[in-house]
Amino acid sequence: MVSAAARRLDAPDNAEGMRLDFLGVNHAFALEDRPLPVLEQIRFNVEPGEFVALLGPSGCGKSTLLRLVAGLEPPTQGQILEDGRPITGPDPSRVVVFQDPTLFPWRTVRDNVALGPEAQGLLKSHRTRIDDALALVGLSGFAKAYPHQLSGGMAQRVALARALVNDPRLLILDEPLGKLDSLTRISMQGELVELWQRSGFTTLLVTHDIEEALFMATRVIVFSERPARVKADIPIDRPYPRHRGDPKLVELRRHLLELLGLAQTW
Ligand SMILES: Nc1ncnc2c1ncn2[C@@H]1O[C@H](COP(=O)(O)OP(=O)(O)OP(=O)(O)O)[C@@H](O)[C@H]1O
Repeated sequence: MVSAAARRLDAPDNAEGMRLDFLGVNHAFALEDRPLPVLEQIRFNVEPGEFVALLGPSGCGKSTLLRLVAGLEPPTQGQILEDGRPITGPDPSRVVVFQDPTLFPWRTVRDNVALGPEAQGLLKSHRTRIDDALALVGLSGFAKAYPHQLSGGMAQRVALARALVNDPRLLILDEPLGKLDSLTRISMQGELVELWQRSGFTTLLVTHDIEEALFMATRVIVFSERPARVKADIPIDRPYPRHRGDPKLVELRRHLLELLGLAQTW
C-alpha cells in the first residue's frame, strides 16, 4: 500500500536515476606505521534506477565505498564515474543517510528536514515536500520537537526525510534503518521501495540484514573480508511486493549465507 505522502514525494521534476561506474577502485587509509588497504580492485556498474544492496563482513570497507561515492573523499586509485563523469566532491544530486545521522540540536525536526530546500531558497512547493517527507517517515507529530527529544530510530527517520526531500538522483543508505524497531523497520522498508519504484532514483544500500536486501534490492553485491573485493554480484529478479516464502528468495538467502560464511541454523 503506497502512502499518500510517498505518492506526492514522487517528484514530477525528478530526472532519472544516476548511472555509476566503479573503475578499478582501490582505497587505503594511512595509519601511523603503514597503509591499511580497505578496497581492492572494485569494478562494477550500476544502471540508472537500480537498487543495489551491498553486503559483506563487518569492517570490510562498505561504508568507505559509500563515502567515496558521496564524494566525501577521493579513492587512492581508480575512478568512480557518475553518468560518465568522475565524481570530484559532494553534490546535492547524491544524498547520503548514515546510521548515526548528525542533526542540528538547536533546530526543530522540521527545520532539520528543511536544510536542503532552505539552501535553494524555501519555496511553497518545498513546504509541501517537507510535510510529505515527515509524513512518510511517520514523524508529522514531531515536526516541532528537538533532536534531544527523539529516540535513535526517530533520528534516523528524520535523516531519511531530510535526504528524500532533496529529490535525489542517487540515494546512498548506510544502515539507515538499523536502529528502528522491527515493525517500524518493515514499514519503512515498504515505504522506501514504493518511493524508489515511483521516483526512479538509483539506490545503494549497505545493510547487515540479508532479509532486508532480499526484500528491497534488485541486485546484491557481496564483498570479501577487508580489503573488500567483489565476491559475488547477484540479480534479484523477483516482483514486488516480495514474500519471505518465495522459493527463489529462500534459495538466494541460503546462497548469501554461504557466501558470507554463515551457517544456516534455523
Ligand atoms: N578514517 C579512517 N582512518 C583509518 N581507518 C579507517 C577509517 N575509516 C575506516 N577505517 C577502517 O577501514 C576499515 C573499513 O571500515 P568501513 O567502515 O568501511 O567498514 P564497513 O564494512 O562499513 O564496516 P561495518 O559493516 O562494521 O560498518 C575498518 O578496518 C576501519 O577501521
